[in-house]
Amino acid sequence: MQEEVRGADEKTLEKYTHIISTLPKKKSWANDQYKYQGFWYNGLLLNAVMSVQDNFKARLSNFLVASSPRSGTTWLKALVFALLNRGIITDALSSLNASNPHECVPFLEIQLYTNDRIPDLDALPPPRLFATHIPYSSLPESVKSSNCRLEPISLEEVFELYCKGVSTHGPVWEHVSEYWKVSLERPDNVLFLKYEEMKRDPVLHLKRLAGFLGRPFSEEEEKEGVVEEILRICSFEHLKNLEVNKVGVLETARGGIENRTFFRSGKVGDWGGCLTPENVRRLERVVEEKVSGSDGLSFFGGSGDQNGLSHSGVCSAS
Ligand SMILES: Nc1ncnc2c1ncn2[C@@H]1O[C@H](COP(=O)(O)OS(=O)(=O)O)[C@@H](OP(=O)(O)O)[C@H]1O
Repeated sequence: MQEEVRGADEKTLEKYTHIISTLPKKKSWANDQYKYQGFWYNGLLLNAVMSVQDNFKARLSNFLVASSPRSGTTWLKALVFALLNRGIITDALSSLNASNPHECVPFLEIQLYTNDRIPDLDALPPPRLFATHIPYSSLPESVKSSNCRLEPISLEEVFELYCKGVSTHGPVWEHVSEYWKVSLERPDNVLFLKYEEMKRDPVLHLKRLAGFLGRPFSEEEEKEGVVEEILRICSFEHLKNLEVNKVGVLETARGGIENRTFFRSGKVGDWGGCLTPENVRRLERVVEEKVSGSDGLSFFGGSGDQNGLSHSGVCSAS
């Protein structure tokens, strides 16, 4: 993707530095985290978030994959990319075979508006497809109104911070609840997907997603097996075993992230095995308590999945 880029001016950068200096701050991971509009970010990321808020203008031809970190973003990016480019399925296939899904669908705040760069995204041909981990309430107004690399830190410390909501773009329960609520209020604009449900019935949810994107499958496509082919090329096994995802590196403002880190086990509930049973119960309690006010949203149980922390990804069309 090639876009014109300009740099942020000194005055704006001073404004961001000043805002950050006034925010609540907590030590976390390698760097300080700042609480901005109710969510936690490191300073570098926060500059980019403010720049997205100031500069990104949603257009009718935009699709935005919005998700909490580690919720299934990579899979959803691959699926949306393949769906929107399936008229030229061989091109989509070769792009996904040659590039990590994060290169096919870049993050606004992690890849595009970083290092004080302001890209001219209007210059890109439609459909313009981007991604973000920014919570709903902090998205630029035009989106809402239009139709690590880390220093070593112990798992116990990370877990404590996570339970207190201090994780990048956290608290995770606020992040998910906001998108859940807006998906109920504006179902034509925001589609809410749960990782566990997509794993259980990928065909059903891929068809829902295709319909939402305005590109439902035709009878002919279904007969030709296009649904299964898209699921195959976007599957965990296929993407994980590609050369680009074994050895490639994704360049971001925080430095390079090895592509292989986006593909861990891809199994529902596997996260539970990384924690003590006591901590699994504690996290379940914390999250359930926090989302209990959100109309029918549930993270655990009800799905038949053991320890199913319901990852969720949202695709928002503006
Ligand atoms: N294609 C595909 N299909 C199914 N699952 C997949 C796929 N790609 C990645 N994964 C799993 O998604 C988890 C990572 O979440 P994210 O992609 O949101 O991570 S990130 O925020 O972009 O870093 C992480 O889950 P865990 O395995 O439970 O850690 C990945 O393994």
